[in-house]
Amino acid sequence: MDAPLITVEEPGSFGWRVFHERHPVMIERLCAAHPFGPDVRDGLAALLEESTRGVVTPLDDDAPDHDVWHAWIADEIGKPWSQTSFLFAESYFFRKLLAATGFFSSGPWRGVDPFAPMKRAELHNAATADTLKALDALPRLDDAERDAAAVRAAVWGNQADLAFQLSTDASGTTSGLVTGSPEEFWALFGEPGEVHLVADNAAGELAADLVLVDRLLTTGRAERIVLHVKPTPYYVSDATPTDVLEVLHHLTGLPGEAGEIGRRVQDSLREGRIAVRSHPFFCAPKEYAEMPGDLRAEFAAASVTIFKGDLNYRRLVGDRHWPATRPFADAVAHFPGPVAALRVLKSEVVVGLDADTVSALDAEGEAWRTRGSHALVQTR
Ligand SMILES: O=P(O)(O)OC[C@@]1(O)O[C@H](CO)[C@@H](O)[C@@H]1O
Repeated sequence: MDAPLITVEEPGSFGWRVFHERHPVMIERLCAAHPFGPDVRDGLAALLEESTRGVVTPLDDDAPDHDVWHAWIADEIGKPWSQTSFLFAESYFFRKLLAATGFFSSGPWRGVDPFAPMKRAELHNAATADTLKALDALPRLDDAERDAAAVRAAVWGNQADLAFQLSTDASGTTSGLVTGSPEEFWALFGEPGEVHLVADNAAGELAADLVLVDRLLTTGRAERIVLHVKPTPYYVSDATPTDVLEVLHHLTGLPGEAGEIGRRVQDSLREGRIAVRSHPFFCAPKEYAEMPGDLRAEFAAASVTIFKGDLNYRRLVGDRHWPATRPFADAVAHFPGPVAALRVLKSEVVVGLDADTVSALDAEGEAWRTRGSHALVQTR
């Protein structure tokens, strides 16, 4: 089955608005957050111009990931950005943005995560503090309630996405799950094995993911966890290995259950029961159907792989205008093992819904797909 790719071409479409409305705001905020000199500011302005009105040009840095990126983008060079897919355009935009800030150059900005101030502010803000304090209720819940709470925290933790917050008025509303349930999620786990979690955002979402990781380990559903994060800063708030340490440091300094969970996760890292990995493909402008053999072999050996968030979902099911009723199992037929998606809906693509749900949602207009007010749990 095939469907048209989601693109950034149509003025007013979601992808078009990301490039024409969200990215200028993001660049303004980056320039306000850092004392970038004229060279960096000019480079960022040129990137905005190129990505909204120009053609795709090659990378002009000599970063360690240059060659792998070159292979990923070779077929797109010379095309107008507006005629590339949304997935390609957005991913390549972030790779070029990182180079433009001097992340790969010799100079003061080398290795500096330009999004770090935003991620740090989110980790320490009042909403995150409230969420982490609410974990104190967990020990009073019975096992089933605690299972459900861990899944709900991981799903709705995906609302904490700083790229998304640049242009939304969703303000934390949660209308509910459009499909799936915590029970469906837990039914995927049989004999304890190696569980892989492909993380999304840092800060609050990553803290919630560690609550789920802790639940997987303490209930014996997982013998070991592999936590996959991005090798370099990406999509504003996506988690990198540094962010894992920042979140862990924050959790272990807190009183109550958040601190207990943080210390258990820290011990598991020391004992090798949790491994953190950052495969280059996690920043690729490609769908997971095209993943390289080494990553495919890892997922094939996992007892379950959990994909967090909107971008991972786009890459998992294919970023296309699928009928929303296309079965999830068909969309992930390429994936080599049991899989779960936990996602807040923040972009146009969705599959696996029943026809009545789609009609009821469509009756409110199209915004349910992108507003961040609905979520899903899907498994196969
Ligand atoms: O993967 P995440 O963090 O859940 O969401 C990423 C996101 O904010 O970025 C894209 C638009 O910029 C959309 O796919 C989505 O809304």
